[in-house]
Amino acid sequence: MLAAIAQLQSTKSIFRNLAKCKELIIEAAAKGASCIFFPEASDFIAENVNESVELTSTEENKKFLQGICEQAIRSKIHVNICVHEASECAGKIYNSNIWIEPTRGTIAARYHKVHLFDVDLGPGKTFKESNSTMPGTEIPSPVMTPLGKVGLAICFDLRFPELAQHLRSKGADILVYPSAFTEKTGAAHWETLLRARAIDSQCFVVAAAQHGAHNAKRTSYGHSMVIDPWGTVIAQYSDMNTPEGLLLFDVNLSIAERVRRAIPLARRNDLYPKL
Ligand SMILES: O=C(O)CNC(=O)[C@H](CS)NC(=O)CCC(=O)C(=O)O
Repeated sequence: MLAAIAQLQSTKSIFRNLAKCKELIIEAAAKGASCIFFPEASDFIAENVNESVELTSTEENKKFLQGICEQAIRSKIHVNICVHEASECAGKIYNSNIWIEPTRGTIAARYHKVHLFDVDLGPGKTFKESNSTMPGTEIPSPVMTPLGKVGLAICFDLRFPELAQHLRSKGADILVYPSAFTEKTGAAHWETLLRARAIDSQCFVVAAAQHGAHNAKRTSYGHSMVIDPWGTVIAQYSDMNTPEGLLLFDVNLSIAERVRRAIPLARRNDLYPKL
């Protein structure tokens, strides 16, 4: 089954980002993909926490998701995309990963990032996502798609193998980690973490990434990639001159079956806390 992974360089212009996403949806559908995967924060990347919260409540931001749903219907393609959404808590937002099905443009699954990126990477490189964002409190079951069952996660979640194990135990064939990794942590950890999650969950891993400078303060590592359940990188975005674009890849679930049969990873449920 053919699918597309999109790399973006989102800015704070929701209007620009929507136009780019629509263009890539049209291109993916024209190339025969059944699904397209976008990175974290496809709707916008703001300059600071306050701006993220402000932009989330704008009318333009509601139109972003609507616009993507309409394009999914028009292009007859499943869309996996990440947006900022209002939460029940005043002044705080959710970092959401959404699966849109193309028949009616409805949302088939929605996940709120559960692990927030609160880190100190040195001067000018501290992140406190929890200042603006509420952590999700649920892990939805993997969603049935033309490619297989997809488990939804986001970016920093990649560092928590238990989430991948949990999604696998619920039947996931494919794990998605739409991301906006920092340049420093990306260079050190990105590919290793993605391949480790594919190998230890025996799932495909699809990781669409933000790339390049989003504003004066924020630059992302890029390197969108897809890994098969054996740990082989089957697609990798490496065109540094064109930060935004598509890669096509094929999902063949028989690889997962073969790997799981060859190397059974039976969890010692008698020794570890229940998943
Ligand atoms: O800010 C937004 O609008 C969207 N959110 C993000 O980009 C988040 C929080 S700042 N980034 C990460 O989780 C990077 C993780 C990472 O780089 C690592 O784990 O090393």
